[in-house]
Amino acid sequence: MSAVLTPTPSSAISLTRYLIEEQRAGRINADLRLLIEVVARACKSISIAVGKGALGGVLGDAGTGNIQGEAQKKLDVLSNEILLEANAWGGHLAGLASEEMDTSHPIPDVYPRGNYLLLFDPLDGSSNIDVNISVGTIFSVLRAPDGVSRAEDKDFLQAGTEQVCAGYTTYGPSTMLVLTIGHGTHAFTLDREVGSFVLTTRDMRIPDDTKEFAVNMSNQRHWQPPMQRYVADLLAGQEGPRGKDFNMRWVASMVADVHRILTRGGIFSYPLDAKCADKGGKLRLMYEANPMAMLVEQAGGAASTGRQRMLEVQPTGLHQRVPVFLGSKHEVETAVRYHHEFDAEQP
Ligand SMILES: O=P(O)(O)OC[C@H]1O[C@](O)(COP(=O)(O)O)[C@@H](O)[C@@H]1O
Ligand SMILES: [Mg+2]
Ligand SMILES: [Mg+2]
Repeated sequence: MSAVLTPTPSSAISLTRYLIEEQRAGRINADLRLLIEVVARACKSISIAVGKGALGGVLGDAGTGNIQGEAQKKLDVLSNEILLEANAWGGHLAGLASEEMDTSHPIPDVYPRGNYLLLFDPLDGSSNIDVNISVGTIFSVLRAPDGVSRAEDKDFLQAGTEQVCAGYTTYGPSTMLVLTIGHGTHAFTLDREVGSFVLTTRDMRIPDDTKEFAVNMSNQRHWQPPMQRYVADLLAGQEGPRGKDFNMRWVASMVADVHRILTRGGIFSYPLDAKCADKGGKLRLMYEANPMAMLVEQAGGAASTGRQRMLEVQPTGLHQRVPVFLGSKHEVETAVRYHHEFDAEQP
């Protein structure tokens, strides 16, 4: 018997309807609703560009570098432009900041302004673009400080607890938008025929316990002692101190790894290692760690630097990097315990 393709039922809840209901319930205002709609629309355009692949001429290097010394892919640059153009004139922002731009982007004088700040990693998982593996967009929304209508870099330096919205889109076998406005984490799937995001999982829940971890094992020799000990114990499996066997997955696109964890649990980590110690870590606090931490906490999980709750880190720079541990609550707590035990032994 052949499988049947079922059309999206007309009773399905679109992103637009979900946001209108949240506004009616008093959980967001009209400005934030429209801001999220604009971001979602930009992500649809990025999804189309990603989907064209080699046919769209979007693969390969752009021949430029970003502020962090990383080579930019054509899709990094294109995605950044799409998000900038869509949001700059949206009327809801006092400023934008992106992983791909040196400094924050002021809204041009001729455009209307608003009270929100938008931060994004326009294309996450850049190393996977040319090999047709899932990539994504990550975003975070903050309020502009009182009286600020033209934000500068310093206005963005707010702890993750101040985020009013966070989300990501994953461009994989299907395009999904995963969103939180501080009332649970919800997943929407893009109905490509209709062109709208449809609510497919309300209230994602991350199980407290897991037997799956995600880390780039090739960095093992560069890790610090608590991480060495933590992963050694995971690998020891049933016979080791953890008393159970663990499985490992590493897509190398944070969006895809975090999406798996939101779907079936696990722990994701990008710890401090000797290669990135001078920078403070590999992943970016404002564009990657904080939005993912909010999404994960809203789904019942935990997120930490290994020594501090991620959302309580006070940022000191727009492009600040941090070590990251996030996912199933008990597993993150265990990883954090290894760090505290190590610190306590130090003279
Ligand atoms: O190549 P590595 O060391 O495995 O790092 C992979 C990590 O780097 C990232 O690709 C960094 O993000 P960008 O692609 O936005 O720079 C994460 O998505 C991913 O988790
Ligand atoms: Mg990234
Ligand atoms: Mg990126």
